[in-house]
Amino acid sequence: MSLEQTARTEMVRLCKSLFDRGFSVGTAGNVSVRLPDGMLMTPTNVRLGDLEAERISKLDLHGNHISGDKPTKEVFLHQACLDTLPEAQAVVHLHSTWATALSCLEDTDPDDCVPPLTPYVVMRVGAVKLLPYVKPGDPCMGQMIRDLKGRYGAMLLANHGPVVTGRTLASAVAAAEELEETCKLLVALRGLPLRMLTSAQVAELTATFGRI
Ligand SMILES: O=C(O)[C@@H](O)C(=O)COP(=O)(O)O
Ligand SMILES: [Zn+2]
Repeated sequence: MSLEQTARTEMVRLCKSLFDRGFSVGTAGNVSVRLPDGMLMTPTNVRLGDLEAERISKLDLHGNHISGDKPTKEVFLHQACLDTLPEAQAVVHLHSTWATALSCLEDTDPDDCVPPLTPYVVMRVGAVKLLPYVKPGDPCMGQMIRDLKGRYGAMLLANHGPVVTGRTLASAVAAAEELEETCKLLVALRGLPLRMLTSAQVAELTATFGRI
């Protein structure tokens, strides 16, 4: 099977897995995968559980739509992530409940909106940037992500939901799942005195594992 065909098959499988387990409902969310000659993106207004491999949108390296159904309205967001994070091969955007809940809270630190609560969120997700609200599909979001210059592999879009990148689609999906569970803990524990990992503990994890 060609690399592109394998990527299409993997997108169908993992998007269905996210949908079947409730990480995406309705037609919320979108996913992209880097190819040597462009990008695959989920079509707009499609349920992640209903993707068809041959209808997945293909864009060239400049972001022009070249085949498949009309791409997600978040083309600019996906392209900006892939352009500024050369090691990222895939991007997952969801409206998963707890990460979206955290994205609506007033008093989160925009530069570290998912603090290091557990080792696995440090290893899988790393620091998370909160980006200001713009309407879905606004090209401004692409520019805001470009302005981060690749410093964050994961972001929360205020009042909207998470965006997570990964070295493979499977690792981007695993990171999106870990982020969701951590946001659930953070919301559940809100108001209680919290013990976060120290910066020395975070540094030890980063030195030992990097971002897996
Ligand atoms: O929130 C939105 O409208 C988009 O970010 C989204 O999640 C689904 O849009 P499409 O991928 O264009 O269906
Ligand atoms: Zn969205």
